[in-house]
Amino acid sequence: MRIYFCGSIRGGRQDVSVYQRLVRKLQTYGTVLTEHVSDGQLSDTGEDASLKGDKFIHDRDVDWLSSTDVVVAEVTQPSLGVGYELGRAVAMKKRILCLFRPSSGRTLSAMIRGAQDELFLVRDYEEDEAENVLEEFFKNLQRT
Ligand SMILES: O=c1[nH]c(=O)n([C@H]2C[C@H](O)[C@@H](COP(=O)(O)O)O2)cc1CO
Repeated sequence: MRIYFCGSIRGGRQDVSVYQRLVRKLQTYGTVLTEHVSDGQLSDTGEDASLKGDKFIHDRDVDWLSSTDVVVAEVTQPSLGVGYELGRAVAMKKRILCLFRPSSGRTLSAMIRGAQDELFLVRDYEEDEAENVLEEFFKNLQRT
């Protein structure tokens, strides 16, 4: 199974420890194409754009998105890049899980919460439920 994980990079790295927890669990289900999103060394300047270039990053990520089986996004920390990835993934008819922590005190964008349908699921959770929420999602995926 190919899994595309979305999390904020230039939008702010406050939640990187949550991303690490989610990616560790996701790796028990398959290959996480975007493992670097959970890298504790990666700052909010992002991958080294002077080496790779933003166009390289964009085109590589869109290719990964088209080849993925499922998209899992942690959407608590708002990120333009994550919003863009989700929009592209919807257009590609990918199966999507968005994870939001209400305890952050934020209100999730209507363009994410309101996008829910049979392929696009938004799940509110607490950090200590991270593994259980993924277990539930992948168990239901096997049934479909
Ligand atoms: O260096 C990067 N590498 C990369 O893969 N991304 C992708 C993956 C993340 O899910 C998303 C983060 O977007 P943003 O940087 O706007 O928060 O974009 C984004 C950046 C920097 O914008």
